[in-house]
Amino acid sequence: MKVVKLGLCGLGTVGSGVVNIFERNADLIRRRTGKRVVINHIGARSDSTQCDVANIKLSRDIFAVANDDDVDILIELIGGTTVAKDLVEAALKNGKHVVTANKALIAEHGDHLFKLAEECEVVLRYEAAVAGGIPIIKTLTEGLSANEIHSIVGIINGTGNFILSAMTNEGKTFESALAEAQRLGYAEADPTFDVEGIDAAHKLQILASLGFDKPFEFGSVSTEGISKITPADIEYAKELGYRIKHLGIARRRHHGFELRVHPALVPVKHSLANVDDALNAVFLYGDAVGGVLSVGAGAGSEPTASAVIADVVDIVKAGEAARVIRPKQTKGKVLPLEDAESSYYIRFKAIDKAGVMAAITSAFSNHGISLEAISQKEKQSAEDDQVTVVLLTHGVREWLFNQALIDLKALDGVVGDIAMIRVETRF
Ligand SMILES: NC(=O)C1=CN([C@@H]2O[C@H](COP(=O)(O)OP(=O)(O)OC[C@H]3O[C@@H](n4cnc5c(N)ncnc54)[C@H](O)[C@@H]3O)[C@@H](O)[C@H]2O)C=CC1
Ligand SMILES: N[C@@H](CC=O)C(=O)O
Ligand code: NA
Repeated sequence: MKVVKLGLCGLGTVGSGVVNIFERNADLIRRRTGKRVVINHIGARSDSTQCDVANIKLSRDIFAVANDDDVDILIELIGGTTVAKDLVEAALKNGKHVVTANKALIAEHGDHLFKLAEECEVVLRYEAAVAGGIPIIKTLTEGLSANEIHSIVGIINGTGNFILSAMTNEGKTFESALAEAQRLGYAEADPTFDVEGIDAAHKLQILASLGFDKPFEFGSVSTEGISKITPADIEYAKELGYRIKHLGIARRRHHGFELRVHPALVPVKHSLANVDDALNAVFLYGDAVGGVLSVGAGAGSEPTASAVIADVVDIVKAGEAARVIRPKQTKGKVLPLEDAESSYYIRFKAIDKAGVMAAITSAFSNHGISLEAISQKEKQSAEDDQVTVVLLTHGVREWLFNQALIDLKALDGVVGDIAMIRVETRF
């Protein structure tokens, strides 16, 4: 029986999960692949307290792994887009298959790396890069391969979902929930990627490229994070029958594609509204199958390592016949955000005097926008001359909504900033 030798670079949250699963499920993996698969060489800056690597060759220089003739498949789990890119390139050029969980790397340099892998006649796989342990890339590219994909809507950042869930269900502060997500190993090395939506944008770009078979470029996703969501918004959304979720939305329209990541009010009865903690969920709509919802752990050590090892198993089983999964068609046109249609939630302060509410509603009706709900919240004190106003529009194109927003801001009775969150009801 041939032995397949793995090189593992990066021994952090996901890397130690890979070691632990291999230790525990070695026999099962051997049965399923028909081969003995062993971690032969690890590249890590420091030892891990999360796994036992006593019997494995260890190098402080990760490039020693990429240059090791005794490594067939290199697993890249160091993160980032600089050294990781050099490492993956070196491994591919040395004839090694590569498995990575690095969405930033695939989103920024996927096109180049896929081509390089094909030139080098090796395989590059990245199931763990999107929605952690959920086999979403396999679902999209294999299970739904007969379908024209119409839309992809999902919760694709575990840290963001963990924070919003903790704020919604436990009244935790943003800061304490983020600290907990970091402690649990969900957050990126730089958590700005999670809370400002960059990580979700990387993942949506990958999913949309595969789902629509278009190599969308890095930066083509309109991106907004969750850092401006307040406990008040969460509460007001609840009162209106919604939960706030951070969504990635990719939609095929007849003249192009919508690609956007932002917080959204989701009706409380919709399945996505009830996906909590670090779980991810992706709702795919295909012309033949209809809707398919996949839910599971989107982050964390072993859930992510589960997807990494699934890629390894595929490569071991198929060898050279395993293909590089990548979009093959020409580039797709990304529509501007202003072209999208949605309902909108807004919150702002207004002077509490006669005529102000009428002027507010006129700012919308003048543009033909009807309101689903408008309410004045309790004042902080009787002396306060300002009230908080919360308003929900019916569906409208974003460019038209923006016109109404300009008129609203210009009103004498409206004070300070206006918080806006889109309302998503189409899945
Ligand atoms: N943590 C999670 O839940 C998930 C993480 N990912 C991705 O997996 C990758 C790894 O993530 P984590 O394990 O969470 O990160 P981590 O920060 O826990 O682990 C990365 C490890 O790589 C090491 N490292 C970085 N540069 C190195 C270098 N030049 N030489 C040697 N060692 C180096 C670090 O010291 C650290 O131990 C990232 O690309 C991340 O985006 C993907 C899905 C889920
Ligand atoms: N930081 C990411 C990790 C998985 O991709 C997340 O929170 O989703
Ligand atoms: Na996945």
